[in-house]
Amino acid sequence: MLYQTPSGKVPLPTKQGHIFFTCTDIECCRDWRTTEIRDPTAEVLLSQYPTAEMALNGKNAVVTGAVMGIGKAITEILLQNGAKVALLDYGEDKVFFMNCDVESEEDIKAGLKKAAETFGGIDILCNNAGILNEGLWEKMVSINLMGIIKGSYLALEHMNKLTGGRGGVIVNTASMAGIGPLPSCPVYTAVKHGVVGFTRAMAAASTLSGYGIRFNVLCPAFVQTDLFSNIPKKLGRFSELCLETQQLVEHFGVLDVSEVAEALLELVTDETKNGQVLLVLPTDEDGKGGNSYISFPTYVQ
Ligand SMILES: NC(=O)c1ccc[n+]([C@@H]2O[C@H](COP(=O)([O-])OP(=O)(O)OC[C@H]3O[C@@H](n4cnc5c(N)ncnc54)[C@H](O)[C@@H]3O)[C@@H](O)[C@H]2O)c1
Ligand SMILES: CCCCC[C@H](O)/C=C/C=C\C=C\C=C\[C@@H](O)[C@@H](O)CCCC(=O)O
Repeated sequence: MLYQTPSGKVPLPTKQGHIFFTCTDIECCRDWRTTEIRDPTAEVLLSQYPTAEMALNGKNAVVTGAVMGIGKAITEILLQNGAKVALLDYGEDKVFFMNCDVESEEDIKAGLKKAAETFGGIDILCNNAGILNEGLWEKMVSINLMGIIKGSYLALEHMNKLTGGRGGVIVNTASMAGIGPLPSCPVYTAVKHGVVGFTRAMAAASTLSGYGIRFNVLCPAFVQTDLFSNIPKKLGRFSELCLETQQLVEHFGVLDVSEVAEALLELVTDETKNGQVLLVLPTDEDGKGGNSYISFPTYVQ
């Protein structure tokens, strides 16, 4: 189905994506499906289509580590864009909807089951829960990597088109430390590199097997959250590298959780994105930094 404009035919977005229109008045593009586009003179980037604010209407999401920080912001932006959201987190005093410790396969299974039963299926999973503590590195591996593997595998039972699911998207939260080493956090670096590799492999498996599920990974730099507080107490045997870490923070700057949530939304709504690694950096006053998709060497010709 094509929409006729004075400047030529524009394919209707069967997939969410950016559409370039030439029109004289952004208002005329507000709802292009019913508004006649008049005399084209300006290039308007219509990021997503006019109903983008409800781009996730009818979609059901599950977010782990949703009670605070990045997960809370992810939950908010998914709700703002029309999705229903199940919040999975742990800790008696922090439970909103479902108490779920991502170290427990039973907890994740119960949380996904409740979400699927409550909403009628799962379309979006954000494996976001994570901790930073080099002094408790085994726990970091268990939560930050194994929790994401468990969440992804258990979500397949609900989302995989090969087993009756309707497909969807899984976004795993890694970190910039999943792309480059944080000298003061070697195990955190290792697990975040693991999340990046796991997610890229799952994206390839999904494409080859036909799961109908997109897998993407979010790699924020430093973000102002609870995890980012009291860093000196979280470096374990590497606490002598606190100054070097602070220098990295000053080098890259600190993101607001809303910036990370906006990046997440792109990975969720853009159906062309599968196997993508999105680095999220603050944009400095010169416009440097911002978000970029990381490319990796390919060896199969
Ligand atoms: N803050 C940063 O600088 C930064 C940067 C890049 C990536 N990240 C990643 O973002 C994710 C969210 O971190 P944040 O900065 O929002 O931290 P945060 O501490 O503010 O929030 C983490 C949330 O995860 C929950 N959680 C922790 N362990 C859990 C478990 N076992 N089961 C269920 N929930 C659990 C916590 O209760 C909390 O609600 C983490 O994976 C973290 O590694 C953080
Ligand atoms: C101690 C705080 C940990 C916060 C964890 C959170 O996930 C944030 C990580 C943010 C940034 C990681 C940066 C890693 C940088 C490395 O690649 C380093 O080698 C970069 C060298 C500096 C440069 O100019 O490239």
